[in-house]
Amino acid sequence: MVQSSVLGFPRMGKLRDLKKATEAYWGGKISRDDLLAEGKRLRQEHWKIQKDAGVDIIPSNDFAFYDQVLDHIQLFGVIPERYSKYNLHPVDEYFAMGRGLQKPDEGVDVPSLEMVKWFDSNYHYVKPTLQDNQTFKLAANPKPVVEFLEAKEAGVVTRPVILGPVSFLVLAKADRGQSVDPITQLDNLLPVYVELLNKLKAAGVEDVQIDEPILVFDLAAKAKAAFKPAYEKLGNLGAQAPRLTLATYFGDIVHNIDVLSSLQNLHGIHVDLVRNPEQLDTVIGALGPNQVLSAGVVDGRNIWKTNFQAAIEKVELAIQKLGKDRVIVATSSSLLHVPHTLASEKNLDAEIRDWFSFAVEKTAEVVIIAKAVTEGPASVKEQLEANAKSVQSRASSKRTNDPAVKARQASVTPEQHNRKSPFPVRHAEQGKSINLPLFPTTTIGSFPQTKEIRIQRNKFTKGEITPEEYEKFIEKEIQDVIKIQEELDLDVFVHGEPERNDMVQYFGERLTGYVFTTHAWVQSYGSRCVRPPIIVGDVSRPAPMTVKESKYAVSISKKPCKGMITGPVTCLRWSFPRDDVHQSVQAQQLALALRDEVVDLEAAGIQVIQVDEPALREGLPLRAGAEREAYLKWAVDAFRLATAGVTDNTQVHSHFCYSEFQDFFHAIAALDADVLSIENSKSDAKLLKVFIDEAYPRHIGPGVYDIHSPRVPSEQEIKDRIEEMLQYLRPDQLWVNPDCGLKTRQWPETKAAITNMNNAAKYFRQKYSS
Ligand SMILES: CN1c2c(nc(N)[nH]c2=O)NC[C@@H]1CNc1ccc(C(=O)N[C@@H](CCC(=O)N[C@@H](CCC(=O)N[C@@H](CCC(=O)O)C(=O)O)C(=O)O)C(=O)O)cc1
Ligand SMILES: N[C@@H](CCS)C(=O)O
Ligand SMILES: [Zn+2]
Repeated sequence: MVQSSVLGFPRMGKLRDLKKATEAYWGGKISRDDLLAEGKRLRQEHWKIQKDAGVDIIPSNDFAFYDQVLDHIQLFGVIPERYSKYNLHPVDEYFAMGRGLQKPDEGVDVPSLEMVKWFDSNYHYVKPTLQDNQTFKLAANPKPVVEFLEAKEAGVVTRPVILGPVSFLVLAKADRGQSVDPITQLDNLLPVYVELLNKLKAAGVEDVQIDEPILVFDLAAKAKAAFKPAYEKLGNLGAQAPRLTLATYFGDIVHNIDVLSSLQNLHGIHVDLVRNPEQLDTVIGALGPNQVLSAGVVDGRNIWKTNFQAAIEKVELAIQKLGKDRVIVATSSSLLHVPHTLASEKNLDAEIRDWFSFAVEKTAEVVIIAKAVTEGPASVKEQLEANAKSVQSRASSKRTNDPAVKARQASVTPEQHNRKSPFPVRHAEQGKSINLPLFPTTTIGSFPQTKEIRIQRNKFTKGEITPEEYEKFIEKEIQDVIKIQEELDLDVFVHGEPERNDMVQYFGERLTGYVFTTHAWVQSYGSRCVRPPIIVGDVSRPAPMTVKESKYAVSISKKPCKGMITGPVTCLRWSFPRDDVHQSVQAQQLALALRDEVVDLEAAGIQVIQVDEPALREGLPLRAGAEREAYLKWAVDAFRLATAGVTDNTQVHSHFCYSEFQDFFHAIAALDADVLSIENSKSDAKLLKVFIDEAYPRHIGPGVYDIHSPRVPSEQEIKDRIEEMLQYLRPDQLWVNPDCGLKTRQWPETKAAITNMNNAAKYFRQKYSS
C-alpha cells in the first residue's frame, strides 16, 4: 500500500489564532498558561484535520511558537550566556532569543539572535549562534517527545519532525567575536541526537522525519563529509531508536547523490519532485535495497491545485521500480508556506477559486493520489475527473492571457534598461536640487502601522467608511508622519506607507492579472504573517498606484521625501506566482507596470524614488551555475526596466533587508541604483568589505539598528556601528538608516531609536566636516 504523508502543517491556525495569542502574551494580556493552552489547541486541531483527511503519516513537532529552528536552539541548549544569565522562564528565554527583550526596571536588555531567510522562501528562521567552547545539552522535557505524547493521547500517531544535525550546524554561525566553525561541533552534538532518538523511541515513536534540507545546496567538503559519521551513528541505533526518514526539499540532491550511500541504514529518503522531478531516477538508483522513497508531488510552496494526472504518473514511475510498499506520496515540503484553508475565501471568483489548493486541501490531495496508485484510478474516479476539469479550465481560460501585455513585452528594447547618464553625472545633477548633508539620515518607508490605521482600513474594506473618509484619514496620518520626521530632524522623509496593508499585497490589489484573498495568511517570521496576492494572468497597471499619497507627502514636506514602490522581483517573489509561465516573463510584466509608476511619480514632482527589492536575494537559485546566472540576468533587467525611465535628476534608491550580498554583489551593483539601503545591524560589518574590494562608487546605507525587535539601541551602540562601517565605506558614500521599515514597531520605541540614530549621524557629520 502506498502511504500518504504531510511534511509539516501551517501553525498559525484558521484565523491567525497563534499570532493573536503570542502577541497577547507579549502584551501582557494573557498568561503563559493561556498561551501554552492555545498552542496545544492548535496542534490538536491540525492533527485532527490531517487525520480526518485520511493522511497516513502525520507530522508532530512541526509546531513552533516562534520558529522551528529556534525550538532546536533551545532543545539542544545552544543558548548564549547573554540570555541564560537572566534565568528567565524557558518560554520567555525562547522569545528573548527570537525578538530581544528590554526590561529596564529589571535590568534586562538583550537583542534578538539573527534571523535570516529559510532557503529561498519568505519564511525567516533564527540562526543558531555558537560559542568557541560550545556545549550541547538536551532539554529536560524534549519538545518532540512532549508533542508526540500529546498527539498520542489525542488518538493520533504522528511522525515527529526534527532538523538534522548537519543542517542545524550548516545553518548556524559563530557568535560575534567567536571563531568556531559550526560543522566542527558535530561530534559534540551527535550524543544529544542519540539521547533524543532514544527518548522518542521510549515514548513509543516508530518513525522520525529528520530534515536535512541543506543537501540541496552546493556543500563545502566538510559539511558533505559530515553526513557519513552523523548517519552511521544515528542510522545504526537499532531497536533503541525510531526509523529515520531523511527529508530534503526546495531543490534536487543529484549533485550530492554520493551522500546517499552513507544513508542506507535510514528507513527512507524524501525528495521534492515538484521543484525537481528529473531527480527521480537518480535518487531511486541510489536508494538502498529496502529503502523507501517519499515522493514530494504536492507543492508545499504554491497554491495551485495539484495536477493529479501528472502527479500520479510521477508516483507510478517510482512504484514500477520500487513497488507499492516502498513509495510514499507526500507534500514536496512542509505546508508552512501555504495558507491554512481555501474554505475561508468567500470572495474569490468561482472560476479562479477552482484552480487553488491551500494546506487543508493539499492534505486531501496526498490522500487521493495515494489511493489512486494503491487501489487504482477507479477508486477516486470522481476526484480525478473534477481535478482534470479544473486543470483544463485554467489551461484554456481567457483570464490568464492579455495580448496587449504580450505586445508591450515584445517591444521592449535594450536601451529601456539604461539610465540616461552614468552615476557621476547623475549625482552632480541630483546635487543641484536635492540638498543633503554628509551622513544623510532616512528611514526605509513604513512607519508604525498602528491599531488605529488597521481598524480604519478594515472599516474601509468592509464599506463602513467611505473612500473620502478613508482618504482623509490617510492624509492626516501622512501629515503626522511628516511632522514627526521634521521634529526628529531626518534628512530625507518618507510618507510612512499608512495606506498599505503590505508592500506586495497593496500592489497586487491594484494590478490586473492578480487576485487577492481575505484570509490566506502565511507566516513570515515569529507572529508576523503576509497574505501573498496570487498572479493568475498577464499583469498590467490600469492606473497609478502610489502617486496620490506620495505627491501629497512631498507637497507638505520641507525636505526631500521619497516616493516608495515595491520592485518587480519582490512583487513576484512575495506573491504566489503562476506556474504556467516562466518567472522572467512575469517579472518583466511587473517591471513594465512599475516603470509607468516610476515615470508618473517623477512627473508628479517626486525627486527621490525608492524601489524596494528585498526579495532579490531570496530568489537566487540555491546552487551556483547556469540557472543562477539566468536568474540574475532577468531579475536585474526587471529592476533596470522598472527604474530607468527617469531623468538624471531623479535619485533612485533601492532597499534590501538581508545581509548576505557577498555572493551576489555584482547583481546589486548592476542595478545601478543611486543609493542602496541594506540590512547590516546584526551582521559583522566586515561583510561590507566587498564594497571596497569592488570599488563600489555609489551611495550605501547599511542598517544601523535592527527593526525586528522593540529594543531601543543606544546612541553609543549606533556610533560604534557607524565607526565599524567607516572601516569599509567612504564617509561621503555612507547614509544612516535602520535595517528595514518600521511598520511593526510602536511609536515610542521608534522615536527613541531614530533620535539616537540621528544624534549618532550628527556626531559623524561634525567629525568629518571639520
Ligand atoms: C519586509 N517584509 C515583508 C515580507 N513579505 C511581505 N509580503 N511583506 C513584507 O513587508 N518579507 C520579509 C519582511 C518581513 N516580514 C514582515 C511580514 C509581515 C509583517 C506584518 O506586519 N504583517 C502584518 C499583516 C500586514 C497586513 O496585511 N495587514 C492588513 C490586515 C491587518 C489585520 O490584521 N486586520 C485585522 C482587523 C483590523 C484590526 O482590528 O486590527 C483583521 O483582518 O483581522 C492591514 O494592515 O490592512 C501582521 O500583522 O502580521 C511585517 C514584516
Ligand atoms: N518600504 C518598505 C520596505 C520593507 S522591506 C518598508 O519600509 O516597510
Ligand atoms: Zn526591508
